[in-house]
Amino acid sequence: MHRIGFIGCGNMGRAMVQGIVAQGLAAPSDIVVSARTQATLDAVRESFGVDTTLDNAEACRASTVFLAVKPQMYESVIAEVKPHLAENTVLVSIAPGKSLAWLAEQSGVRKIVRLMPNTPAAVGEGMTSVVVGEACEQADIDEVLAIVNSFGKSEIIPEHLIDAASAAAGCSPAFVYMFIESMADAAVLEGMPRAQAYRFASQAVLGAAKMVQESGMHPGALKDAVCSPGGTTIEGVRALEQRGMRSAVMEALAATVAKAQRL
Ligand SMILES: NC(=O)C1=CN([C@@H]2O[C@H](COP(=O)(O)OP(=O)(O)OC[C@H]3O[C@@H](n4cnc5c(N)ncnc54)[C@H](O)[C@@H]3O)[C@@H](O)[C@H]2O)C=CC1
Ligand SMILES: O=C(O)[C@@H]1CCC=N1
Repeated sequence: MHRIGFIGCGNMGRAMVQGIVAQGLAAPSDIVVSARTQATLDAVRESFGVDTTLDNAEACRASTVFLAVKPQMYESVIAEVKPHLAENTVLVSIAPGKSLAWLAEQSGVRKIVRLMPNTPAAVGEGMTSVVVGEACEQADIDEVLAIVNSFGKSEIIPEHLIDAASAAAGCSPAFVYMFIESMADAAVLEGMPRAQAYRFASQAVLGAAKMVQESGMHPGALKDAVCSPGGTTIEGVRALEQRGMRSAVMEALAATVAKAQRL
């Protein structure tokens, strides 16, 4: 594995660095992270032992450079590092709304990859969509896939699907955390200690996700199998449908897509 650079190391950059280091894909000394504040860098160095710098140009001395700043910062950060990006660098964007064409025009870099990772990368259970720019060679693609597969699963997709992928996997962990939090609140309401309620709710979500992935059954059929006739679960299904659960979830994901298109 060649040297990997990260410009910015907030929630998502940190999750990826944590995943890469935990899986042993790259030695910490082969990862260089830049950020705006020394406090961020101190925390990253302390946690993962990687190289850190306040100079974004330093993070460009790598074969693969991740831009892990907010989309609103992309234009100014790319302009700043443009003179320091080598001819053969693979520039990796993780921002919604910034197209391959826009990134190429701003950076002058030929080899560009768009990713949409998610924060479960921190525990090796990420889901990353990968959009490969035309100029990338197979070795570049292999290197990026090795990185993202070190912290979870990935799929190469066409660029027009990236907002859908971002909604379904990039943003959705936030909604799942809200679901877990609200289920735990309900258990607390019934008297269960809070820490225990999080254990029950989160393991149920983990198990249900595995059932979808491993049983080969339709999610609706899996739901039906939980609803005993005249039982308790179907009462809960009715309550969720009365409150428009599926519509609420679809609207939430559609809102993320609409925002990505405005960025
Ligand atoms: N948080 C998430 O779950 C996901 C985030 N993303 C993308 O990741 C990118 C970063 O998002 P977050 O980590 O959530 O944001 P964040 O605000 O937690 O992190 C941003 C980082 O950029 C650094 N930064 C700001 N200005 C800088 C500059 N001029 N030079 C160098 N570093 C600078 C900050 O110090 C911070 O470490 C965004 O483009 C976001 O769309 C993508 C998928 C999931
Ligand atoms: O909220 C955001 O814009 C980023 C992109 C996907 C998840 N977090």
